[in-house]
Amino acid sequence: MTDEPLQPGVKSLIDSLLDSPAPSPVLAEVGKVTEVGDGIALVSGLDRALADELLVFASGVRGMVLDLEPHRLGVVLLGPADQIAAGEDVWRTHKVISVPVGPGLMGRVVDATGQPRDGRNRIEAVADRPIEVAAPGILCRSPITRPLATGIKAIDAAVPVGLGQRELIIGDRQTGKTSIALDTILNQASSEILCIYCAVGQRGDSVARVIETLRGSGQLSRTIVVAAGDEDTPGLSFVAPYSAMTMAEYFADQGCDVLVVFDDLTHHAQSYRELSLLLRRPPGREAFPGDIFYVHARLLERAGQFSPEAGGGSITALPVVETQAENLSAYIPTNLISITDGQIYLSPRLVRKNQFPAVDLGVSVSRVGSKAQYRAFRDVAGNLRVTLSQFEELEDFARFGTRLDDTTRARLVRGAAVRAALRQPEHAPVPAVVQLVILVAAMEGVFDDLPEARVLAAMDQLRAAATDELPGLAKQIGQNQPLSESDLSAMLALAGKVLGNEGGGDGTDV
Ligand SMILES: Nc1ncnc2c1ncn2[C@@H]1O[C@H](COP(=O)(O)OP(=O)(O)OP(=O)(O)O)[C@@H](O)[C@H]1O
Repeated sequence: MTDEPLQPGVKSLIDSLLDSPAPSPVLAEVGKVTEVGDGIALVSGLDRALADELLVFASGVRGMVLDLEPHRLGVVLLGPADQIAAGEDVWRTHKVISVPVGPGLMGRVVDATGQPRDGRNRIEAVADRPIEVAAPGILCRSPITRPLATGIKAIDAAVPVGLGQRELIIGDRQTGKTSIALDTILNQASSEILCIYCAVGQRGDSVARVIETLRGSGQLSRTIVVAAGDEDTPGLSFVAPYSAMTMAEYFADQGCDVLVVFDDLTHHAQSYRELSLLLRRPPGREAFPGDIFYVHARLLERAGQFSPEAGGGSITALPVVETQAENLSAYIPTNLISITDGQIYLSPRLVRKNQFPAVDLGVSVSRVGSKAQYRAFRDVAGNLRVTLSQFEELEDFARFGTRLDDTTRARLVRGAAVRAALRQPEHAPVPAVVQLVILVAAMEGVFDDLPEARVLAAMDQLRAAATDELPGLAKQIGQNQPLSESDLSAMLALAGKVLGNEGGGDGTDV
């Protein structure tokens, strides 16, 4: 403790943090920086500081208390370390780190502390909320029964996601993980679901590309982008997912459905490892600290479908994790696989075959989503996985030039057609009714023996035709009704008609 007066800049910063005009005497609680590292500082003289408390350095940089040790605090810096010097004063704020929440954040790009990053005016917040809160208990939760439409055929049909679910997107680098998450956000344009995209440790250009895509589609106005890029301090990367979750919780408390994407938690774990090693915590497996599981579990436990008494809202979490050389059993991927309710695995093998989206249905699973899936999908795509896995097995076998009987050949043809039907360009989510027409056509053999280019062209045409010619069906699917025989034949007839036109034929039904 010292009697030196507070510097004016620091005083006003502390005042604004405390929202009170006059500094209280406790603010005189001041410590000294004993050591500064890359992204951390060690502070002495603040023995009464609390875990997660926000501290303010004389240079104006802020920090969060991570380690409480006798006579020494380990502080994570939320600003540049090069502005801090050993011996500098540090003040307590008596507040845990909080972010602004409220509808004013919609359409904005903010940093991990909720400050604008888009060059626009300050955020009109309803309140400030601490970024760390305990996850809601079991009595505040309800079963997951409503589907979250991703607009991606392979996912909606075979790995369905429900509102309130935590579904991991996992795969090697450049397998299309961000595209899957982004397409899911784009597909919410026609729904009431609010979206949050939290970029952790991503390159600036890839975050800019995501923002541009959201802006171009008009979906940015219903999305909050929380960006902690690779140029930010590891402290900001560590805090960003908790901030995004806190913003989501505000809307869920109002009864809204919120989708949060964490892109990606590999970088998040690496930032935490960096901070922990600098703070000289004992390293564990792969040099990660022992509590890395808890770091991710306490974040993802905050997602869920909440009971009507707790507001009735939901938070669906789509965390992304990167694997190396398809190693699903590495430390962070296995942790996240066990925390989440399923995973969408993107395979580099499929990427090499240019099969996008590269969802490997053999390894992907959704543990609760099938209960939320529309009945129509269950009726049509119930054996999609089996058809595809049998096909892939046979395809490998047929590569040896073996002579095949007619049944096997027919299976190969059908499998190839179904796989072609699951192809989809990025940023082009497909409505449920169009997905169903395509799947029915592929599973019933309408696309058999057609060249892939023709299937792709036919799928484009089906998009327009299905919306115009099957107007009642979309409503029926939305009401979770099963498909009748006449619905199925109408869908098949439409697919046949489109193929007839597309091939320049007479439009005869199949
Ligand atoms: N459905 C698709 N159709 C065609 N190309 C696609 C599709 N999805 C993704 N791609 C392409 O694959 C590449 C990787 O996509 P993306 O950046 O989404 O992958 P990622 O796994 O998130 O990458 P990173 O490892 O860099 O995070 C991009 O060039 C993208 O254009």
